[in-house]
Amino acid sequence: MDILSSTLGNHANFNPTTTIDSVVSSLQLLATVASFVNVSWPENSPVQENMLDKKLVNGPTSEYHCDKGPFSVKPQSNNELFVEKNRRMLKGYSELGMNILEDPFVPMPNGTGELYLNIKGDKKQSRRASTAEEYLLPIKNNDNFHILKEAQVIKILINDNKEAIGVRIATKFGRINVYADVEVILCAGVFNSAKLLLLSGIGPKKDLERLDIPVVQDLPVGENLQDHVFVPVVLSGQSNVISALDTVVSLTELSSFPAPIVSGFFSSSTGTLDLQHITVLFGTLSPLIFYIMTVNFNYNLEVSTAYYLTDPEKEKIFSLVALTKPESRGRVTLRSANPFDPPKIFNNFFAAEKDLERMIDAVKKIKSLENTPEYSDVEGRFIRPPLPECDDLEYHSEDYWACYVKSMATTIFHPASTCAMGLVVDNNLKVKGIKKLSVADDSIMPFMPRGTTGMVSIMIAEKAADIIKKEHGKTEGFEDFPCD
Ligand SMILES: Cc1cc2nc3c(=O)[nH]c(=O)nc-3n(C[C@H](O)[C@H](O)[C@H](O)COP(=O)(O)OP(=O)(O)OC[C@H]3O[C@@H](n4cnc5c(N)ncnc54)[C@H](O)[C@@H]3O)c2cc1C
Repeated sequence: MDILSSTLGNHANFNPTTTIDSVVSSLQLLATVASFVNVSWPENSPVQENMLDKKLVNGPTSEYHCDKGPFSVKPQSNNELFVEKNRRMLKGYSELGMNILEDPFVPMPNGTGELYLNIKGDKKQSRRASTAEEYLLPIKNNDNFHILKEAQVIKILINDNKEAIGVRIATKFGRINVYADVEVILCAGVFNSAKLLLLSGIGPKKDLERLDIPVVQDLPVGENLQDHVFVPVVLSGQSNVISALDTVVSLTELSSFPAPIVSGFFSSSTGTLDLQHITVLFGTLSPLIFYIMTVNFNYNLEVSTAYYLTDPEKEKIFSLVALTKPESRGRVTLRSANPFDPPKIFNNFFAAEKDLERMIDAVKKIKSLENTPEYSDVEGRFIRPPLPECDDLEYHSEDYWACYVKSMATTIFHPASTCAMGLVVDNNLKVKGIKKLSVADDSIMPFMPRGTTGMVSIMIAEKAADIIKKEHGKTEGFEDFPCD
C-alpha cells in the first residue's frame, strides 16, 4: 500500500506491452487520484457508493443511493460530537430561509444539509476510503499492470499519419520512448494533460508557432479553463469553552472530518443553484482555522490571525462561498518549450461581470446569518478581515464588497475543462484529428459539475474504461453498476 501510494504523484500510465486489459488498468489508475469528501453523485452516475447509513439506502431518496459500490460513504451525524453543532448550523441556515435537506445528495439539491464523507471502517479503525485502495489494490499483482516511478512523460510521440504511437519519458536513467500496442491515454490532470498536448504540437496554432513547436493539430487546448472560485465568510458564534476540548478529541476521532461541516446550494438573483456554501464550525481557539487559512488556502498571516484571534472566547463559523457555474473562462498555456517548466495558468476569475455580482450577492447573504436569531442571540457577528486595499472604501458599500470579493477570492482546487469534450476531444474522449490518442481526466469536462470534481474524475475513468471495453468487444464488467 505504501509503495502504491508513493507512486501516485508521478505515475506513468503507459507501458511498453500495452494490451487492452492493461489500458483499462491504466485508466483505473486515474481513479486513484481522486478521493476526499462526498463521492455520492445523483445524476445517473457510474460511480457506485457503498452507503453505510441504511436509513438513506432504504429511505425516501433510496433511488440515489447504493450500498454495494466500491466507496464507503456516510453522513457526518454518525459522530455524536458533531450532532449538536451541525444542528445549530442548520438552524441558522433555516432562519436565513434555506431549506434543510434530510438528504442533500439528490438532483438539484436546493438547500442545506450534512455532508457525506467517504470514510470506511469503524471508529478507531476508520480511514478515508480511497481510489488507491478500492481500484488499485485488487489488481496490484496483475501481470499487465505496471507503474513506473520517478518518471515524467515529456512528449506524446505522433507519426506522420497523425497517429499516437507512444510517449517519451524522462527517468533518472535518462529519456526513453515507450510504444503503445493499442493507444495512448493521457490522464495527467487539467494542467499537465493540456501541457503535454501542447508540447506535442496539439494546440492553438499561434501559441505553438510562438515557441517554434511544429503544429500537428490546431485545437483550442488549454482554453476554456474553469474552476470553482470561492470567498470565505467567517462569523463568530457562541462562547463555548468546552468546544476547545471537542476540537482536540475530534482530531483523534478518525471516523469523520475533524470538525462539524454542512453544505448547501442556493441561487443568486441571476441563476439557479449557482452558489454553494461549505460551512465548518471551529471550536473556541481551534488552531485548525488558522491552519486551514494559511496552509490550505494560502491567506496571509494578518488575515489568518484575525480569524483566529478575533472574539477568542467564541466558536468560529467558516463558510466557503463558491460559484458553482462560473461564466468566466481562463486558460493554460506553455511558458516555454521546455517540458520541465511549469505551464502558465490564467484563472481569469470574475472576467465575466456577472460572476462578480453573483459572488457579492452570495457573500452578503451568508454574512446576513449574523442577523438570524440563532446568531444574534449569542451576539455572533461577521469578522471583517484586515484588507488595506479596501480601507478607503465605505464599509458595506458595493465597492467595498467588490474589493472584499476580489481580495479574498481563491480556488477550491476544482480546475477543469482545458481539453473539453466538443472542443478538444470527441464524446468518446478521442483527441480530434489524431488517431489512437484519448484524454481521460478532469480536463475533458465541458462544464463544471455543481459539486466537487474528484467524484467526477472517478466517473470519467469508469466511463473511459467502458468506452475502451466496448471498442474492443470486451463485455466483462461493462457498464457494471452494482445497484441497478
Ligand atoms: C487540496 C485539494 C483538495 C481537494 N478536495 C476535493 C474534495 O474534497 N472532493 C473532491 O471531489 N475533489 C477534491 N479535489 C479535486 C480532486 O482532487 C480532482 O478533481 C482530481 O484529483 C482530478 O483528477 P485528475 O485525474 O483529473 O488529475 P490529477 O489528480 O491531478 O492526476 C494527474 C496525475 O498525473 C500525474 N502527472 C502529471 N503530469 C505528468 C507527467 N508529465 N508524467 C507522468 N505523470 C504526470 C500527476 O502526478 C497526477 O498523479 C481537491 C483537490 C485539491 C488539490
